[in-house]
Amino acid sequence: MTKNLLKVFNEKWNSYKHRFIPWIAINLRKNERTLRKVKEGSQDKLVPDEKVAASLLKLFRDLLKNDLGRKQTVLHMLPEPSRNAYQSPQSAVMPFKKLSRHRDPCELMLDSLGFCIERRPSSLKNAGTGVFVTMGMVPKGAMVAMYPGTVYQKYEPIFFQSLGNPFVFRCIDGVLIDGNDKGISKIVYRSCSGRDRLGPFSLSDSTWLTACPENPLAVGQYVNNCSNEKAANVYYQEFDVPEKFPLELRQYLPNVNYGHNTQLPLRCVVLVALRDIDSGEELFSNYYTIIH
Ligand SMILES: C[S@@+](CC[C@H](N)C(=O)[O-])C[C@H]1O[C@@H](n2cnc3c(N)ncnc32)[C@H](O)[C@@H]1O
Repeated sequence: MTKNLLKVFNEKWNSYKHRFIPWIAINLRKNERTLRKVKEGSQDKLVPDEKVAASLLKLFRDLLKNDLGRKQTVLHMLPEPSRNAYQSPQSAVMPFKKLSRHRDPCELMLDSLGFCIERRPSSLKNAGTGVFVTMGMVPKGAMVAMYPGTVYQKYEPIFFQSLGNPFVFRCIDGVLIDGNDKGISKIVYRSCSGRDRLGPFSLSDSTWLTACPENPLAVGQYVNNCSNEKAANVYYQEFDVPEKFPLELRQYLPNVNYGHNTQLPLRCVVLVALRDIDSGEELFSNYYTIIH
């Protein structure tokens, strides 16, 4: 009898794939209506990877063009056709200083993607910081944010980093992403990011660990959970960076592998809009996913 009960409990627990580890145990019963269910073996993707890649490439190219003054060393290492894609004939001969026109990333994001997101105090009581659309409008199906952090494969050690850490995100396939911008998590990210370079090319962005991320999408770890009153307006989708992703744009990717010799593509997680989201609205995701 006890054995049977244990078996049933085990099966139920194993089929339950929560997105955030410490959050579930306390809040599951309060929030049954906000569970998201996906079919076994499904990749849980509502928009194709090509669409995600196209938005990332557009924003990252605009970010690089906006920062030519500081990125000259990297640009000079590129083959001429790639270099020309970022600079106009005049900018190629302009003095270094005159190129640094550096626009505000939020303003640039508005021009590039049609909206801007920022961290603000949440509209929910006692929910800390949240993420808001502060300008423009996010159309349904658009990528609206990225979940930054260190990527751990299932077999890699994360015990100390995960203690009391509400930012450990679990992908559908069990890969974990630690998006905490403080303490040991921050040290680990910085160290892995500094390690993984290709000559002058940085392969990941560390500025999401500060108050002013260079890539303004990289605040997805601050998106709060939906509730019975506030329905989810975004959902998480895994995105593996394709091999052909341009080397010079990888510096804006806010993820890095914990293991240094992994042959696997870099795992990113993006948040995609479930409906049109207007300026002034807070983003809410769903922390619970049941695989059935
Ligand atoms: C991934 S973090 C989100 C960012 C968090 N709001 C912050 O300021 O650090 C998850 C934590 O946010 C809080 N949180 C998320 N959704 C919430 C909600 N609907 N109501 C209350 N607190 C929430 C919980 O403390 C949870 O452990």
